[in-house]
Amino acid sequence: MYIAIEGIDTAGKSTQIAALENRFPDAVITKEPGATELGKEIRELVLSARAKSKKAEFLLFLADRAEHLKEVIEPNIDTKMIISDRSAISGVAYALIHNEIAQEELVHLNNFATNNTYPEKVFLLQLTKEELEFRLSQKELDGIELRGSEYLLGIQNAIIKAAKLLNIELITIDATQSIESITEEILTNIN
Ligand SMILES: Nc1ncnc2c1ncn2[C@@H]1O[C@H](COP(=O)(O)OP(=O)(O)O)[C@@H](O)[C@H]1O
Ligand SMILES: Cc1cn([C@H]2C[C@H](O)[C@@H](COP(=O)(O)OP(=O)(O)O)O2)c(=O)[nH]c1=O
Repeated sequence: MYIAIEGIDTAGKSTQIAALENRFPDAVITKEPGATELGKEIRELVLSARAKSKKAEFLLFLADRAEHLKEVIEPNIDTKMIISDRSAISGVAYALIHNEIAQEELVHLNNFATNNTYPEKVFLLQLTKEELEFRLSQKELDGIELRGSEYLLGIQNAIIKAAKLLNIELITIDATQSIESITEEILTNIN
């Protein structure tokens, strides 16, 4: 089974992935961007927010996704539980709000990069504005997080739209709950 955790920055994805890793010790734990050797270099490029072109940025994430498919997903999908921090849904959601690439192209290009292999289920950790602003105030921000809370809340809505466009089952979870309650809700939905 291939599942992914989605949510804007600080929603609690890494925290939940760590909890799930304890429950599924044999699972392949992975992430986008940056799970492969090539992906680590792409991740540094994109997180520095140096790309002036939104298309260039989108294509860098897609290159990371294609490498991730070949190196991590395809070798394990038939035999292992795969749990990924982010997925193609982030790819479409972050690009949707720039409105520079047509929706059908976003879907088509992701189908190309992934050979139409997508997570079976995706969990969206949904934050309120208040909780997002509190969590951002507690950390050192990277290039994308510096775009601010309104931008990130727009992305949160775009995640829901992206899942529909990609035809992926999205399960929305209230991310302001305790860490343990969220993990239990995810486990109930997996089983
Ligand atoms: N359910 C929760 N309640 C309160 N704080 C949380 C919760 N989950 C995560 N956090 C905290 O919020 C911050 C961001 O969590 P993290 O897992 O790194 O998010 P992400 O990977 O989505 O960016 C961390 O400081 C983490 O300890
Ligand atoms: C996978 C993906 C991520 N992103 C963005 C979302 C995040 O801001 C950043 C990836 O960082 P990430 O490692 O998820 O950051 P954090 O742990 O702080 O949540 O890249 C895209 O813009 N497009 C994509 O296709």
